[in-house]
Amino acid sequence: MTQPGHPAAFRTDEPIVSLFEVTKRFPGVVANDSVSLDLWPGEVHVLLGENGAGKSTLIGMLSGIQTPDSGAILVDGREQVIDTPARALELGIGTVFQHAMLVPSLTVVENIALGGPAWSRPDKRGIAARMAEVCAGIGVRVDPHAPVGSLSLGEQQQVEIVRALMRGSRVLVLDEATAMLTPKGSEELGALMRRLVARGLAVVFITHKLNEALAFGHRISVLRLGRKVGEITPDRLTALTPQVVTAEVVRLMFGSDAASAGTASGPERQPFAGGAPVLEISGLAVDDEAVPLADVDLTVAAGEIVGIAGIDGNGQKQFAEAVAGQRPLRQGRIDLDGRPIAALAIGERHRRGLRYVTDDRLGEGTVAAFPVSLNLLLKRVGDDLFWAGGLERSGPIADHARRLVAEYDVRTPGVETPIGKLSGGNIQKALLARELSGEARAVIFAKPTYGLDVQNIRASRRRIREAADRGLAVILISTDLEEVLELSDRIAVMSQGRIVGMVANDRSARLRVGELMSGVAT
Ligand SMILES: Nc1ncnc2c1ncn2[C@@H]1O[C@H](COP(=O)(O)OP(=O)(O)OP(=O)(O)O)[C@@H](O)[C@H]1O
Repeated sequence: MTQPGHPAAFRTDEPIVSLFEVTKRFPGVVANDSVSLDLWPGEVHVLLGENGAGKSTLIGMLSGIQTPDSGAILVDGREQVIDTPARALELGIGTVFQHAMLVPSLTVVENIALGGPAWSRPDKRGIAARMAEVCAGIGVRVDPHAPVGSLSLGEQQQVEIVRALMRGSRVLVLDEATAMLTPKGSEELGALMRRLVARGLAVVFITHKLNEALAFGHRISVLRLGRKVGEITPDRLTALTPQVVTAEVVRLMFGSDAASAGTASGPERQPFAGGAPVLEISGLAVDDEAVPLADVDLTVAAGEIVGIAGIDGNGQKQFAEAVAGQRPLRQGRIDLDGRPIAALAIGERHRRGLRYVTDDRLGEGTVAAFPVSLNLLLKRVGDDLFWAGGLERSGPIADHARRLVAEYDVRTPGVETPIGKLSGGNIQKALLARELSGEARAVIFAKPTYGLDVQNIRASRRRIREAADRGLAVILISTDLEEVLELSDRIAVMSQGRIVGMVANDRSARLRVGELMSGVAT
């Protein structure tokens, strides 16, 4: 991929769209904190930032899905209220989401007609003709009569782009459009973006991949914890070498100066003193349509926390489920305390001390309609202590539940309350109680604080630390780099179903992990 020159021909004195000091809050978080951003004709404006940095919220405000709490959005220099997706389209702002929003059983033309303005409905031939015109103009070839389901993901995105253009979009927002594409598909989309801006459009391109940002972007803005922490202008982007730009972007995204608003708290972790290996995973491979795993090796010692950092959706979930016994392995070995467990069922792994705190608290983690008490025993159904002759022993089950509810501070009206009635924080406490109690030896936490409030985040992190301090081997999977840095002894980075690097959690860890996550270091 080559670095583009800036197509100055379309530069006017006015951006098509300007966001001015836009702020958007959700309960407990400022998702966008006074962000200003200009979208110029002729430019691919890349938005970079970790998971949770505020990118989706920002483009949600451009596309009419969210409205700002304060600040202004100007289109052609005039302030506008974009309160519905239809209004965004009227103003010439089209959005293509990561997952194509087309109906697979309908043809391309039928999809384009769907939900379009009145002119587009009855006249399929007219649409096909207009589509052919737009496609020719931007160098895209799509069969208008093909069922969308028969097209590749890249082709489906092209259809969405064509649809947006047919509706008069002058600004195209591409939300992680390359995330699901093959390298070739990404190249093609990049080339298409460049052709679009050469015709005077403005493109907003969200990606997690730095090489794409450099190859396709004319301007790069970096978001971090809701704030815009830097912008690399077209002049600088052309003047600087890719290495210098990369270093600057990584520093902006992950650097410690930019991280001063981070959530890290509590005392510095003492360097890990070393312990006997408890969980040993080697050559793990798992089939999966979205992200297959390959060659995953990981050893965790007693008392150690190994963080697994990475952009969401790079195989972390598949890994956790495979180790916990919820997915079959294609290949590989998992040993717990020196004994193989890969062939054992979930309940048996649990009994041997392997525990898994899922991020899907109300889905795979619990049964919402069951009482708290039974949820605390979900992986021990049939255990002699609590079942006799196939019947529940209600006394011991309730006693066990009361003890854990008190110990883990689960706020519930009673142990018979259906767990689905509790708040997210309390469901998480119940899950922690179930997985950390008894003879636990190794525990995998998947995004343990995701969606929790500040108090519950602290409580969960304290539990994780305590688990390691009492000698458990801990794997902490998190897309929140601050969390991984706060808690881990070593940090592995997962990308596309592989562990692409392992670093000690020392002073240089943040940047090193950032480089590995952005795909600029191996
Ligand atoms: N509807 C919502 N309700 C509550 N909080 C939200 C909502 N949408 C986003 N947030 C929070 O706002 C912050 C910014 O989230 P946002 O989705 O904009 O980030 P992002 O950069 O797009 O992340 P990702 O790369 O994971 O998509 C996060 O802390 C997120 O949890």
